[in-house]
Amino acid sequence: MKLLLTVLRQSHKPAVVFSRRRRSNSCASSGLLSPPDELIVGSSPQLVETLGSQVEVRTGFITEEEEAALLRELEPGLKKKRYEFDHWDDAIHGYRETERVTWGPACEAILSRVRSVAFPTGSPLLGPVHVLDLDRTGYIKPHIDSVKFCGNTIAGLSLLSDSIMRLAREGAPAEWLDLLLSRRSLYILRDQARYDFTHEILKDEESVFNGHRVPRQRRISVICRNLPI
Ligand SMILES: O=C(O)CCC(=O)C(=O)O
Ligand SMILES: [Fe+2]
Ligand SMILES: [Mn+2]
Repeated sequence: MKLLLTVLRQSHKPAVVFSRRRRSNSCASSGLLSPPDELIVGSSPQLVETLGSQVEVRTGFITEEEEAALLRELEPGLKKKRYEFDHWDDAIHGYRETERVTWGPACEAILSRVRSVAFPTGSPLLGPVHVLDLDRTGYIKPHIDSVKFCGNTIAGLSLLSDSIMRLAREGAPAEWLDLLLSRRSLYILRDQARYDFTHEILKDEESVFNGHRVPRQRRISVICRNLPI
């Protein structure tokens, strides 16, 4: 399982030091974007506009009770594992992870809601749901999920913490988008946003969204993917 999860990611070294990036011309004024403007900012209004249709952030997608139900089901298994910090070449630092195929009824209902909003009906899905537990000091480096194992859509629930997901165009990281992933939100990356842009989860020290500090706590993500066609 570990091996499979490792090949799901193709790690890329960050091409720039993000804190040195100019971040002044952020935010789009268009009311046509699918995510509310304040959840997504980018290096240019054009990029926010063009990529906006392929990136969704739905705040409050699950309730506190649903978050608690997911945690009750996931915590016992996660607690048996140790966070991994020491592999310098991993895409993820300070994490433990698992996969789950069968869920109790409450969680299954949540996941079927995720699937129904994220994937077209009939799209073949990756059976196991991926669960990633990031320590408070953990973070995910820029990478693109394996095109061999995953299809055009990635949908993830964020539990326990707010965080910032940064997308950067592969080979041209001056073109970037930041997504504010609030606790209990759902994000969806599709098509270009999934294939042509790296994604990452910022570490606590760098977790600033549009000038606002977003403290990073321990964060668990529950990620559904479809299969390549
Ligand atoms: O934690 C997340 O929401 C994203 C995880 C991720 O990028 C991955 O496992 O490939
Ligand atoms: Fe990923
Ligand atoms: Mn490793």
